Amino acid sequence: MKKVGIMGGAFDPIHLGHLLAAESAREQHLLEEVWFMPSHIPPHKHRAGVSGKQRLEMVEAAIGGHPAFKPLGIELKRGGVSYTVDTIREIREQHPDLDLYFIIGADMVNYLPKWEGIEDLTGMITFIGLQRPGSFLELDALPPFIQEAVRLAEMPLVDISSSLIRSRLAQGRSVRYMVPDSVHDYMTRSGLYGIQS
Ligand SMILES: Nc1ncnc2c1ncn2[C@@H]1O[C@H](COP(=O)(O)OP(=O)(O)OP(=O)(O)O)[C@@H](O)[C@H]1O
Ligand SMILES: O=C(O)c1ccc[n+]([C@@H]2O[C@H](COP(=O)([O-])O)[C@@H](O)[C@H]2O)c1
Repeated sequence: MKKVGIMGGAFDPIHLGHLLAAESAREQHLLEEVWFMPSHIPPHKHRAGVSGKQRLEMVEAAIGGHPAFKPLGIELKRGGVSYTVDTIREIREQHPDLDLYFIIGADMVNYLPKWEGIEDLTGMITFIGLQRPGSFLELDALPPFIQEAVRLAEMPLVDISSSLIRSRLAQGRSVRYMVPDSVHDYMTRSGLYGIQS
């Protein structure tokens, strides 16, 4: 079965932490493709400030050069709150032949017990968890049925978040090299987050 990773997120904006997490998971778990999927309304945090179309276009700009990375607009198309369990059901209906992996940082691994329909989700996908500064990934603290559904991948720790980028731009500070140049160009062209070039 073809192994496909899904990297879900608000991507408000996409940054090097997301890209390195996806690439590390792809390499270490032999994923044939990784699909980058911006959420419409994230289940548990602020509504994205930038439109879904622009967040998807930044994703496309970021992953354009990678042969295994693809954008996926399924949650933006569906609208509403983007519960992963609904999305995975939809993807499995369209592609029953795929072995699906969902890539998440430590903050999200620790939050898994609170995900909508987590019992069903653990039966449909495998999670790939990565450490992230500020959140310690502790598998032992999770219920056994979730632990069994999580594999780990390693990456050089990257202390970058979308909120850090938004807050630096709001203060007129540089975010060069925290996002790919293509995303920096997109934000500058579209005047996002109050960026000054
Ligand atoms: N620096 C990072 N290292 C590892 N994983 C990350 C990193 N940044 C984000 N992720 C993971 O990527 C996924 C999507 O994250 P998201 O788009 O919400 O970005 P974020 O940087 O956490 O955003 P915000 O700062 O707005 O909360 C989540 O699973 C998150 O844990
Ligand atoms: O379905 C849920 O209950 C759920 C709860 C928290 C996060 N998620 C998904 O996990 C991914 C990363 O979440 P976030 O909030 O860090 O962007 C994104 O695809 C979210 O839709 C999903």
